[in-house]
Amino acid sequence: MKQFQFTKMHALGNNYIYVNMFKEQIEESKLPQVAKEVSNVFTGIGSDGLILICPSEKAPVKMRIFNSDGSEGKNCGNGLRCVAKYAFENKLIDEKEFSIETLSGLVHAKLEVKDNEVQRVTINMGQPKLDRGEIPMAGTPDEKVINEQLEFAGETYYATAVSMGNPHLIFYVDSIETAPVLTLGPRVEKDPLFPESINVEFVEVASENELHFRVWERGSGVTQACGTGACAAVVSSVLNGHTKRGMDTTVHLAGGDLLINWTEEGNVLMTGPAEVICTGVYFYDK
Ligand SMILES: N[C@H](CCC[C@H](N)C(=O)O)C(=O)O
Repeated sequence: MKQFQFTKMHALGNNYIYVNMFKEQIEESKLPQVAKEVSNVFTGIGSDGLILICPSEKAPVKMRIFNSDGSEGKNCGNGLRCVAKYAFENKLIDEKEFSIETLSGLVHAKLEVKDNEVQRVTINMGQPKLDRGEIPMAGTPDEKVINEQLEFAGETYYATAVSMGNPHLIFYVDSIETAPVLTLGPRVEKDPLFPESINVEFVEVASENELHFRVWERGSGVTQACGTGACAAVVSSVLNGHTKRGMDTTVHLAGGDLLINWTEEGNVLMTGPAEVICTGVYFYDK
């Protein structure tokens, strides 16, 4: 039987099992299975997935994220805020501004610290990608998908595709309460249009700087919040003329609010909380 120390953290209810790979070892080939097992609320710990905090040659730390179905994601906004908090509070770094490596490149974290505790984190998530070839999505590679007519399960919808290093498809709804998260979400997630599958977001525009938001995540299903999804929703809303570039936009997710700004310079800034729930030891390979 093997074991590792873990820290369970959440950001607006989007919760993951975090493992400090500076100290722990988990066999690479076992990671998808371990991610599935720890995520299981009945036989594991219960979470939206597994996040590894790893050494890096390009930054003080590297983040790897695995969804609850064992698939490896390429970015995780809520995860990045928790990784930044963990790294500072566990003395992997003693700066309040630093880079974090992800599978989609480097991002930059800025911590708000009080009494040596991280209260809030701003992540510069970099520039969104909009071409079909970058999402990735079938069709002409350098074509953008903004309020495009698409067909899913025999029905016609209008949607916008944005990559924040991971793929997102955004639908606008009149009322977030009745958004078809559980019906349309899974249908779109695995549609052959998306060679790497896709995260699916539903947005109700409240004002020119306020959105309501729900998500069906690739590989995890419904989560309380999705940081990269909220960033993608703000980029999509600017492109569709609902919100303004360079303006702080409040995104109301099921688990709470994020402040997102797609700046004039082109980067997307995401600000929000990160919390520690508990620590423990997980036993596997029983
Ligand atoms: N919850 C995460 C997104 C996970 C993305 C993952 N579902 C994938 O892209 O496969 C966030 O806060 O950005």
